[in-house]
Amino acid sequence: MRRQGPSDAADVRSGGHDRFPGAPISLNDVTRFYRQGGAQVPALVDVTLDVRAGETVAVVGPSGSGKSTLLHVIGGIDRPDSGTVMVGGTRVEQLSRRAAAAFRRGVGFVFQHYHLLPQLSALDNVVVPLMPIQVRFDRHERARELLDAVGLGDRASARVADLSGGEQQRVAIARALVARPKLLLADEPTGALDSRTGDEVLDLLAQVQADYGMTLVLATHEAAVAAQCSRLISLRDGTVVADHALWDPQPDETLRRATGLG
Ligand SMILES: Nc1ncnc2c1ncn2[C@@H]1O[C@H](COP(=O)(O)OP(=O)(O)OP(=O)(O)O)[C@@H](O)[C@H]1O
Repeated sequence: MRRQGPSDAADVRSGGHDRFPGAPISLNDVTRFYRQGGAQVPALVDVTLDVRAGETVAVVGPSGSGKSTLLHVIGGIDRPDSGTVMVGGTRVEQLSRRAAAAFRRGVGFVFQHYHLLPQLSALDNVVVPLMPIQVRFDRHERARELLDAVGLGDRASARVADLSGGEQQRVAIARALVARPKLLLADEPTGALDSRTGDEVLDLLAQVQADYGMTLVLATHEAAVAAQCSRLISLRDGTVVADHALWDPQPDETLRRATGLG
């Protein structure tokens, strides 16, 4: 991702982390239907695509075009009706329920509405994904490092319910990184934020992606958000209608022409 400029967040590597090797993604003929009343609604139809390790991909398209479903299928939250989903050598769609849960622990998820536990502290929210697993490091120490990295070191003990939206999304990003994921999936990560706070969160995502090197797939309605990624995939009615590298020096204009996004 592009880094927009100086950020007030500390360098994510300041805690002594290694880079995470990004996971490649390969989808082949992926189809997912949902039942709505008596009808079958196609959310994804014959989607075939490959994402290289460490690539940053924006998934754009109108509401209902399948962006979230695509992220859910890649992240093992949802299972396709047909087709194959390979992430970093794992056949995701074939995993048992238990194996899928273990797989998901190795994926970082960032959602539009944060999905934090509001009554817990910022620190405890970041620690939560590590609770079910045995680790050989201090969970709270790692969580503190990550809160420092997202610029919230001084709010670690604050209740999430008392934090602003931008701060909550920073906590969510720290939580997404705590298991050192090879893949970060961000679904409208700035969609609930005002534009200035959204820019800061986007810059933070760019920073952590650059510092850690994981693969990033980001769903968005906003051209300016998509323009931060190195590749743009456009969905319409569950199918890929455009897929290209963003290399133009004026990507916003390119995006507007290519996708009609404002
Ligand atoms: N759990 C579900 N049950 C029934 N239908 C669903 C479900 N999830 C998604 N759909 C349908 O699948 C289609 C794709 O939805 P999806 O949420 O993936 O699109 P989207 O591009 O992410 O939309 P938005 O931008 O509004 O979030 C839509 O027609 C939606 O109504």
